[in-house]
Amino acid sequence: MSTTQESPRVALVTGAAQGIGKGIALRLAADGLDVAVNDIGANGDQLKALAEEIESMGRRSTAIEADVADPAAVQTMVDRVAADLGRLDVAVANAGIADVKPLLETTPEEFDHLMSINLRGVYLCYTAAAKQMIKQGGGGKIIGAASIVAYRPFALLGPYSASKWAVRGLTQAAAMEWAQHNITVNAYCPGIVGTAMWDHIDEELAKHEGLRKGAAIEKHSELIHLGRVSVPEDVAAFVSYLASKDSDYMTGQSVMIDGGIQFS
Ligand SMILES: NC(=O)C1=CN([C@@H]2O[C@H](COP(=O)(O)OP(=O)(O)OC[C@H]3O[C@@H](n4cnc5c(N)ncnc54)[C@H](O)[C@@H]3O)[C@@H](O)[C@H]2O)C=CC1
Ligand SMILES: CC(=O)C(C)=O
Repeated sequence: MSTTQESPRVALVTGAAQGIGKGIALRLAADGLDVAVNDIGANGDQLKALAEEIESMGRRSTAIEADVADPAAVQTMVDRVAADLGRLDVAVANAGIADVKPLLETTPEEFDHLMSINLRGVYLCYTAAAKQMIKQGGGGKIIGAASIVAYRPFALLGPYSASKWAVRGLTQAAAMEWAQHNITVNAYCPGIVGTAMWDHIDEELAKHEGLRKGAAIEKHSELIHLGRVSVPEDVAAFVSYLASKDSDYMTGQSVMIDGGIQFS
């Protein structure tokens, strides 16, 4: 009797050169998926090193430099995943940036730039991934980066909070439209994760609030009931579930994974 071995599922993670995206890419590889990783060209060396690390785990990988705010680049990225790894089963729209500024000092250009990555970038990745999944058949898992600020904004992170709130809405709409294709769409809402993004937020909040470096993250961390700042692996463990069959009956949800800061 001959046995046929199923080929591994294929994931794409954007903004994967560091932080939460890197943690997600490594977790999905450990789960047995082949993983394409994306980031901007400036992080190309880190991205290639990550792809090599994934390959050293016995999985296939491909490193794709692309700006998620650019529609043509996102389409080319998804086409490359399909060409290099054969298909796309799990898309994680993780790339994002944070600006710390009072609303009254934020320029329209700064607002648009942040939205072009945090909201339009997620929309472009969601739709390009969905088109590929529909074309190949068999459903899929689309996953986006929201935040606890999608439920309760942080002052001085107004446009950032609005972008994450909008990701929550987009995730619900996409879930409704693509359920007929057996594609689930969910988002993760981290709290305070000790990455380069929070180094930046801490530094900028310190300037605005007259605090020493490190004091802002300490102050916000007092809100965490589980008593410690999050690490990327906390978020990656939840994304692993969203990417797995175990979450097949869940769609349109944006779920807090924040150590107990915010309750919906
Ligand atoms: N760190 C935290 O506490 C939280 C983070 N998040 C979200 O999680 C996601 C990941 O955050 P972190 O790992 O902390 O941030 P990070 O700043 O450490 O990493 C973000 C990555 O995205 C990449 N990126 C930025 N713009 C891009 C673009 N246009 N195209 C492709 N890649 C781009 C960056 O180069 C970087 O490698 C973001 O969407 C963030 O908003 C949400 C809640 C809390
Ligand atoms: C960066 C971010 O989303 C928070 C809530 O800290």
